[in-house]
Amino acid sequence: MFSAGQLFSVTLTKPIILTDSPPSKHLRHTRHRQFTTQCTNNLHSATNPFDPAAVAASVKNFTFTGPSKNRTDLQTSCAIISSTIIGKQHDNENRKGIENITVVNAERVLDLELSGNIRKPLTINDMSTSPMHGSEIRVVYQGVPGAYSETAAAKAYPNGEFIPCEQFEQVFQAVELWIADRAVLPLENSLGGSVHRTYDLLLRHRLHIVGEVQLPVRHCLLALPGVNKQDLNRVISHPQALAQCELTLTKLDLKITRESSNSTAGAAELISESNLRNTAAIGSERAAKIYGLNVLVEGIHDDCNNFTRFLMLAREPIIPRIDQPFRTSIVFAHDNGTSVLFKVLSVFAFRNINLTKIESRPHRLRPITIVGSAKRFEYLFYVDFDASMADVRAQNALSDVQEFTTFLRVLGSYPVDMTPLCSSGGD
Ligand SMILES: O=C(O)C(=O)C[C@]1(C(=O)O)C=C[C@@H](O)C=C1
Repeated sequence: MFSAGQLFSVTLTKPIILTDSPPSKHLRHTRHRQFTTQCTNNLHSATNPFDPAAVAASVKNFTFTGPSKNRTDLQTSCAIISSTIIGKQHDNENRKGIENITVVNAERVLDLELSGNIRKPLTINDMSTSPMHGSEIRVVYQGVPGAYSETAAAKAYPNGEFIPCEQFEQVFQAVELWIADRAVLPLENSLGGSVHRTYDLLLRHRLHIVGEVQLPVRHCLLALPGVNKQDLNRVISHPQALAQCELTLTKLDLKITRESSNSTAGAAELISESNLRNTAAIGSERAAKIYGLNVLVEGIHDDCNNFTRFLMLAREPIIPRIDQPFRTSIVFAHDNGTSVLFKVLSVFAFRNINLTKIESRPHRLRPITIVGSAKRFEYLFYVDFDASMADVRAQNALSDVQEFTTFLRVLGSYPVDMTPLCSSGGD
């Protein structure tokens, strides 16, 4: 059984060997200086999307000057940071090899983590409280200004400073390297389903889920001023946005090919930057304003209940509470004993704990087990349930889950987003 002080003890029962220690004060300051110099020149990264004056200023600057060179610098700097880290992880893998790793038990998890593929969560011992640099919280998101992720970040942290990042992996690394204090990433959409990249990276990195935001997503068809629907032969957007508008696009009966891009706003930016008169983007009204595009068709998502659930990640977990609705996210693996999955799920049912999501992902370290001449696929199971880790029922349930599984990690226990359905817009 868990006590309040052991809330995240599932993976923390063993002594922790740090693979990377907290950055020195000097290094932290250097990283912040490099990054902020680039960010302050990048109007968009510091724009609060909920502040009309700031948005207007950024729209004006962006529309007439095109994308700032500093954004490229900033992304290059993100990429350099990533390649250094990935290089380091590969070194670790090569040195240690992954062939010895059989299971992912809380007892043996350190072996796995040292392989560089699944990292243990950061703990209070790893670093002191953030942010270190002043009052404003720096929030990193994947995409460019005008992306829904940026709106989600602003909903979660209205006074934050928002940092765009090209790749998902860089978003995690920006927080781990103290360049940002929080990361905001999409996890699932009510029409398009799960964002698998986020699930996979949650386990490979050491951050904790500290919150969630559910954002209504209103997609529009965007094109350059003067362009009509008949001029189009291509539509570009994030694959999730294309999936969420699939039926409507077909119904519109346009002679267009569909192509994916890194983000909805990135697609709008490309059209604006390259003056693409035969191409439309799927994105928000806000992205249209930022990149000087017209809204050709409004509300092209296939169902009006189009919501994306975003996670907020931090270096440290928050203290779970029981005086407000909390959700807990876990991931586990088992060695395929008889009805293990059923047993694991029933520990929640017996305690009247509502499961809200279950997702399985390939077990990348042991994708297949050979049983005789048959191949059995191996999975990691991600489960969300409606209870706080401060709730004794949840602690007992996880105690039982541990009995049946070979690996268990609590990804976070965090407040449920209770904002009324109509109170915030994704554009
Ligand atoms: O491209 C964007 O604007 C994003 O913020 C990414 C993203 C996603 O990955 O799901 C976020 C919300 C929408 O569901 C569509 C795209």
